[in-house]
Amino acid sequence: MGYELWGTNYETGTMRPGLHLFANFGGSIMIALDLFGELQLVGSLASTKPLIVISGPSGSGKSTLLKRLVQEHPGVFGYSTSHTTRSPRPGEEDGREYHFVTRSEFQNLCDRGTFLEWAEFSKNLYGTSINSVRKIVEAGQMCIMDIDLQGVHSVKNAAKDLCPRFIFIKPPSFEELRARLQARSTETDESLAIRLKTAESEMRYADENPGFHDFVVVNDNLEQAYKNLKVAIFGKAD
Ligand SMILES: Nc1ncnc2c1ncn2[C@@H]1O[C@H](COP(=O)(O)OP(=O)(O)OP(=O)(O)O)[C@@H](O)[C@H]1O
Repeated sequence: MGYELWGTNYETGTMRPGLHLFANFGGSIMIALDLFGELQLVGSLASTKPLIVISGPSGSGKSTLLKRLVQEHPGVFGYSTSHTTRSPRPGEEDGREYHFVTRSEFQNLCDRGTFLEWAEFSKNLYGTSINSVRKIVEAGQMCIMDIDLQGVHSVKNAAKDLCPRFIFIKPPSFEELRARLQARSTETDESLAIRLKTAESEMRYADENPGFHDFVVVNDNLEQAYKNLKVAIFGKAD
């Protein structure tokens, strides 16, 4: 079903010949050509692809699974460009890796409801703007967000029109999670303890709130977990 977007009224049939753009209620934009009083659909600028929201404890395997997914599906997924208050590193460009902003600019954007979700890490603020996600979805790509539980709550409240699909990556057990994080050798004793404490409460929240996530992918065997992730995203494993 279409509704008027620019200059013409499809419902009442008062269309002028020309190129027309319609938005449907699912969020896609269709291009229709009307030269002789007949409407013909000639293309779609964007289809309704779900916003993929991945969450899970640190060390559950989100990066491992997503890296493979993106590598094996070139062009299918788009990354949103986040805002951050951290300083650009050598080689980073404003608007490419991040939108670099000051703390007060970030606060202003936050107050204006610009962000779908935001968080503070190591004294720097990071946020995903609604527009950056919308751009990807409207270009016909799937946008993937890898965020923490607090971010998932924000997206649930703010992004219903982006058809978010919430996927929780769960480790097979807490002990295995600890072992994987230790083997990754990226953490100090202190940061490991913080990650494990947060992991415990995230896993408990998922257990106590069945249905909060649309899909729970247990990352025990990596191959099986990858297949299940593809089913959660595409509806099939191949
Ligand atoms: N199924 C698996 N079996 C064994 N090891 C795994 C499996 N999946 C991931 N790993 C390993 O576990 C470690 C943690 O995985 P990864 O870095 O992908 O987690 P993450 O959820 O992205 O963590 P973070 O949130 O801290 O970035 C990595 O060293 C990875 O190689």
